Amino acid sequence: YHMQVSQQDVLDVTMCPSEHEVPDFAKFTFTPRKILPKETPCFIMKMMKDLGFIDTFKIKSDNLARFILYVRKGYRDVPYHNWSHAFSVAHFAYLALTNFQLVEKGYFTQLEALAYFISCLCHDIDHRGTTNSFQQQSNSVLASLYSSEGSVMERHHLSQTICTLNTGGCNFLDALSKDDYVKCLDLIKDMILATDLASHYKIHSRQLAMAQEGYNKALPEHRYYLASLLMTCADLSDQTKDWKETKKVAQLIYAEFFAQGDLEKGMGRVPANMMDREKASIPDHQLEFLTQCCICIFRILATIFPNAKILVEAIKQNIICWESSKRIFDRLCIEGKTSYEVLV
Ligand SMILES: COc1ccc(Cl)c(-c2nnc3c(C)nc4ccc(C(=O)NCC(C)C)cc4n23)c1
Ligand SMILES: [Mg+2]
Ligand SMILES: [Zn+2]
Repeated sequence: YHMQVSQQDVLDVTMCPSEHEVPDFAKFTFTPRKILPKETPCFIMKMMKDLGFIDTFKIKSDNLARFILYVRKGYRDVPYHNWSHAFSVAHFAYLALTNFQLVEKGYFTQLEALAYFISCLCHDIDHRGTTNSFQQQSNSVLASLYSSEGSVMERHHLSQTICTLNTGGCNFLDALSKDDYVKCLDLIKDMILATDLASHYKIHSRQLAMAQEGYNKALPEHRYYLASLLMTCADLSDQTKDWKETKKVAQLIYAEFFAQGDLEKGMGRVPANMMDREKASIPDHQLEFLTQCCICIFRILATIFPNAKILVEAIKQNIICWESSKRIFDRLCIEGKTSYEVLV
């Protein structure tokens, strides 16, 4: 189907505040969610220009603009897995590429860098705000399509990405050689599928081993583990920002989780505690997620890239904040308030 691009869309792509209006845009402390939604398409173009993609891959602006607008339209209006999540994940890719000098230092080729940035932007297209296990349980169309291979949602995000590239006037990669085009789509497939947290857990120990024995650019599996790690870090990058931001994002995530729990209850199923607004303890669950999952991933990143240490420090700060909010939460629970009211 052909979604139309409106006049307002075209304006959105051309209206970029200039450099000095957005200081610190290229710093890890910058919070991309503060960029106005209507300015985000233009910032994507700016980041891709800064990263040298436009020149290296002879990208035509109108094709790129149309692609970005279609990708934005491809995201749904759900609390967390929406366009502003996609934009913030793509912004982290920009930060990683520039601050770790991934291409300059040979960790990524320019093509891998392009695939990384585009995969981040597209990695959750058409997300419905429900988990892979919910797809199985609800016998969704996506489960019937992809459940035999696993990573149901991620396979759908990948297919939506390819479809958008094949939509008339959106293929900004059409100047690539045949080999580069095939290689790029292959990289996008690996990178988007790597955003399934379940897949991350399967390779986490090998990523840790890779970091400890020393990253070897010549090893294809090291390159794959690094690309996967960088995808997961980008997907979780909200957790490396200040407490105000982290707390706001947690509310969005639990709004999605609790909505899924309500759906599951409506289907006569018992939702997991973290999806059940009556049972969830947000601070406890977040402390578990940050200490057992998030901080481990960013520690591996910091082993390979020393200047990623500030990201680990930021997560430590957020852990401290969750611990203090847990104390308040526990006291309020004694007074009979639910977790949700506490967070709000
Ligand atoms: C990298 O891929 C994803 C995919 C989806 C999500 Cl929501 C996230 C994500 N991004 N930020 C967070 C935060 C702050 N807490 C989380 C707590 C639990 C879970 C989770 O998925 N637990 C497994 C269960 C659903 C089977 C995910 C969380 N998360 C990352
Ligand atoms: Mg995802
Ligand atoms: Zn995501």
